[in-house]
Amino acid sequence: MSIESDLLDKHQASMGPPASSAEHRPAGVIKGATLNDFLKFALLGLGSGGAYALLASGAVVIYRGSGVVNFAQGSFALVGAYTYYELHGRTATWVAVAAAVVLAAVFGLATQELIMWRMRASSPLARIVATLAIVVVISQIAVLRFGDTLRFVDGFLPNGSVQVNSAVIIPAGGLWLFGIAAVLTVGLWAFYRYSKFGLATSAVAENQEALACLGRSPRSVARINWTIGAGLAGLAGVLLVPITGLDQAVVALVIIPALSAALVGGFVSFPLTLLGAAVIGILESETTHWITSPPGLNVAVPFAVILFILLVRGKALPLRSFRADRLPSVGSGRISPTWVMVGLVVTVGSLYLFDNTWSQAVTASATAALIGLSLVVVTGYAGQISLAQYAFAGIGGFIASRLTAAAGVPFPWSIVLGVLATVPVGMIFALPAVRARGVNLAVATLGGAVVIESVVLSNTDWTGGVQGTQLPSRVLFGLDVDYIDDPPRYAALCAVVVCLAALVVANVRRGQSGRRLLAVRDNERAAASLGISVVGAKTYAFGIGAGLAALGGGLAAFQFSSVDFTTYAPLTDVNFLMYAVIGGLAYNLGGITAGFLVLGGLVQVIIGYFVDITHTWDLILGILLLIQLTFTPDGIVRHQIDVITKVRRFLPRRRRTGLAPPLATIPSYRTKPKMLELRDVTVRYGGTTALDSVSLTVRPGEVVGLIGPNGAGKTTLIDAATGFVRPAGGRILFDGKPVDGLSVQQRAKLGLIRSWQSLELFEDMNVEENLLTASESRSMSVYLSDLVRPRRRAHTKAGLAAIAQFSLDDSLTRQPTDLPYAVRRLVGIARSVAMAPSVLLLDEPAAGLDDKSTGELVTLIRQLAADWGMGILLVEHDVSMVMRACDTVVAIDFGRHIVTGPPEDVRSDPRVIEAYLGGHDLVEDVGTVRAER
Ligand SMILES: Nc1ncnc2c1ncn2[C@@H]1O[C@H](COP(=O)(O)OP(=O)(O)OP(=O)(O)O)[C@@H](O)[C@H]1O
Repeated sequence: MSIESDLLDKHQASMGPPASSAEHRPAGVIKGATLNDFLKFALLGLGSGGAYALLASGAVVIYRGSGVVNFAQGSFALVGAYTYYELHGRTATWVAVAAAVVLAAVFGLATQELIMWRMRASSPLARIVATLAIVVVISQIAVLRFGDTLRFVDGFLPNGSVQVNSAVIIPAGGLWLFGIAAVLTVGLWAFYRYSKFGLATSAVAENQEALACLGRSPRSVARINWTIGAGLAGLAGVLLVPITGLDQAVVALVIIPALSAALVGGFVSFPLTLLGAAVIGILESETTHWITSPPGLNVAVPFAVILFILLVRGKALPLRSFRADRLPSVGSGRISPTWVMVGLVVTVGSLYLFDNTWSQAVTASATAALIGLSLVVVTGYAGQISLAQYAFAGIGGFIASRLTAAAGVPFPWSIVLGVLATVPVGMIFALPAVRARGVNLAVATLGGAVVIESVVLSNTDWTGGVQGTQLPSRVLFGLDVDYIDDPPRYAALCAVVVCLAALVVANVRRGQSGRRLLAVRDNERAAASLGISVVGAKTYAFGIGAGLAALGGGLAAFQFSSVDFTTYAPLTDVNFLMYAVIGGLAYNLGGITAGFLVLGGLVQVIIGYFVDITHTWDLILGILLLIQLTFTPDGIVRHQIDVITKVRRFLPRRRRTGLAPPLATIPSYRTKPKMLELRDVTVRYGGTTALDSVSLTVRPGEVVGLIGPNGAGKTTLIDAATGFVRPAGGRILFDGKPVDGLSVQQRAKLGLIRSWQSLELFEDMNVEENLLTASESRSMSVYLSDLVRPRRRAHTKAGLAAIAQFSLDDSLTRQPTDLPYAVRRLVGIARSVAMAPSVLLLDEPAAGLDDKSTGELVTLIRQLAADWGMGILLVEHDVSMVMRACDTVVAIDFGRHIVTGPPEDVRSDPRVIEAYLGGHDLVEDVGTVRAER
């Protein structure tokens, strides 16, 4: 069923018939369209636009006050709508409306106090999942209390119609709704701009200490904003359901257009949010009327808006200020073949011991486990929040079953083809991921899932009519594996497929591809600076994820002789993320556990032998998830691993060592000699000129220091040289050739590598994996070969030399977070050195180091230049270090070049002294000169 088309159909039904009925026009053709028709449907769309605006403004309020993107706004609207529905007619209308708003607001307040406040240190992913769990909980309570049927609700806005011109008359209700939204938007805008509380809300995002000066705590600010935001959602629910009818699935999913509108306003601006909501409402209305084939295409409107916004506003790489989310901890991908065999034998054996209910549970769990594993790859390993995996399963099942039913392709080849055809669909979903991350991506993928489910899977013209797609008997290599004939046999087949898929996922994790995915998940900028294609890694993850989900969908479809794809309801995507998070999102076993947890899966069936909780299953899981998120956000598998690790401490163990052999002497390594030249490079950020026509040369074997006070433009120069910012003018030559047009990755592959002021280590990998990630080849073929057999990990010659040079042998198997700060700094530089750069740009490598460590670093830098032949650009505030380490020093200030010369000359140059200390003698301050300007 198409949620939004359903919404608009009812909207239009309640507001009078359209001038020319869509049914009488040939499919997909605009005929006899007049300007008046366009005007009429635009005005009709304003009604739903108004409701979206109210919901979206509530979401903006909550985001501004607490930084949480609330997917449960639609559910709060549901609370308001049901309250109004219960009270309307029994009490005065205004009391019903007020009660609806207040109850929704109470839900918002409770969400903040009981859940979000406890999760304030959790990752945005965990917080998104919490709001999704609230969606599940509220929807399930609504189903238990009110059932699943559509209810009609009387409105209270004035009836009647408005004559727009001589040809256009429209019902007044929608215009009233939009008017209310517009007035509230102005009110919200003024309140948050001019009131003390509005100021405090803005301060929460900027600076929590400043907030204390305003006499407010972040908690009280968040509390009030959650209350206001949820109250607005409650009001939206009350105003919306007289138009749409009251159906929990429809109302909960209004969140997609609402969040799309909030995205238009950047989750900050109320007027832009209103504008976005109006545009979405209008476009939906026009699409519903003018484009009739395929039906339900109006749901694509919010998705198109999201894509457009992400395309225009998104960034291929995050900005310098972007802090990557801390995502759930990751499994090692190690698998014990013995345990896999034992698990498989026990599962298959059990199929022949118990009745068919058990076989059905194993089949349901196995097919769902494949979707769980797909989430492990996409969200667990690659860090891309996807709410479309269940939709991919639907597409896989759809293609496979249609190939069999319509083209006679036999089982299992139809499933194989279904998987292969879904992989590119998944890769297309990586497009928003290329320019969006975190919560924006979650909104985009859920929007995409709704489009797949509404436009393709609910289209009976394509899915075999109301009967669904009829499938012949299943035979595999001459063996009857038809579920109807022999349920245990089909279940056993599914279990074997899950084991194979789990091996593939484990291979990915242990292989080069897994390290690339984790690098991208941990830090896109650092990954790109090492030459890893961020786009390639994301596309790969979405492709593999879609393939795994399609495999699950295909096997689920072929379980029965008739397939109905309307079961692929968008909210089930949310349930799947919930199961996977409970299991452990980045653990192979977590993905499989997700399969056990589905409704009709093993866990529910086992419990069902004792007590029937079928109807409350998802509600119970939703509540359990909320509890889990506030205590163990990494899932139950992580919890079990922790317990096993504790037990193992008491058992004798082999000490794990790194791959690098102990090296008595440092192996010599010479990098390819290349020269970096910046000629008159200018960089502007809007109105700020960060670099103004600066020139500089770094020759092979030379250490060039770049000094300047805070904000002088030093990091910007490194960003420009390595491709993180595009200069407004000038040239950048590497090895005599211009590299201005090359991407970060391309420059890195040529040997132009940087290190980071803030380290940017891949915290989910140990030191050895950090170094391997840097030095491994960038070949694309490993993406395929790793699926079958991950390549043996081996350090390159440069990698081994870097380990020895930085004395990291003993730290290889340790996590970066376990290391002392000075060693972490060395790992950051060694990682860049392992790539054997011709020119290395070091951004404040001595920041935070004591004198002794700084001295050692100077020696290392000199050795890299002398022994490795590297050209080095050293950006550093510690002037004494620069003087000791560099052959040449370049000083800049306010983005402008001051002087270039030998260290002693630059140190005593009056212009440099003036820039640093306003005339104070720099020579006297040879210690750490940290100029504060
Ligand atoms: N993304 C950005 N948008 C707007 N302005 C920016 C951005 N990045 C840097 N700037 C501005 O550009 C100027 C140069 O900044 P940059 O960080 O390159 O200086 P720096 O010399 O590295 O400073 P520091 O020593 O403090 O790291 C500063 O005025 C800074 O505020």
